[in-house]
Amino acid sequence: MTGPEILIETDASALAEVVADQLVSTLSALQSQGTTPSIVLTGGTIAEKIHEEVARRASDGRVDWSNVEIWWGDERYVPAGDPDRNEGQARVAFLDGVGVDETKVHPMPADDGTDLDAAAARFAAEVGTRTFDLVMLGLGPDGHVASLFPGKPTLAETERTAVAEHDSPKPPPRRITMTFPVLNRGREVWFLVSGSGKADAVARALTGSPVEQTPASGVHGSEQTLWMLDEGAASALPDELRPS
Ligand SMILES: O=C(O)[C@H](O)[C@@H](O)[C@H](O)[C@H](O)COP(=O)(O)O
Repeated sequence: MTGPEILIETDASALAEVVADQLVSTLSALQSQGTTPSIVLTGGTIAEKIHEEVARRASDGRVDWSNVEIWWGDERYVPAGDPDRNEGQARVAFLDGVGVDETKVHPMPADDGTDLDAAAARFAAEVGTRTFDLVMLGLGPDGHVASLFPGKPTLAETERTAVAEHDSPKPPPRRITMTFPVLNRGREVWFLVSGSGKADAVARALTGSPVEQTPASGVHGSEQTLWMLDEGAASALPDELRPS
């Protein structure tokens, strides 16, 4: 496992285009090797821009979207169809337009009245021992990734692949999240971060801040970790970490 690689683009639009291009290239290359790629999507605003850029590239035919396994790193535990769901946002932004195979799309459970912990356990069983070719993660200003938040007991989870978060500091409060053990099964992990509001969290994560304070510090790809930033998100990086 090599150290994190950092890419810096001028702004959110440029970042979204670069990430979408790299996602298409990565998936196309895996499929040309005969692999059915498995990717983990994230929620959030830069993710939304990226998804829209992916939709714009669908007509180039480089990716057979019916042959991609699609997962999410976290989900808000709200009823199906609620606009807060990461799954619904991704479907509207690109999934519904690229010809996915629904048997390969693995949304986390929606709130159907089932107990949250039971729903998380059901999803954890679906993940099982799977590994992923690519895990994409947004970053909160507090350094959270997925729905793994500073100071929470979920950061210490070493067995279960997904757990419930009952009291997210980022609304809505009830969520399901993949845990460090499974996020770190990603061959590649891409952190997708835009805006000066995230700059301190980016700098903390890349300069060894403890996981308890900056959960992003706890996630590394088994082969590669890529920080894909815009200038705002990179603005607190020590000079020595900025790509030359
Ligand atoms: O469900 C969620 O809220 C996301 O998965 C979360 O982890 C998000 O990626 C970060 O909070 C960044 O979100 P923004 O890009 O909107 O700041």
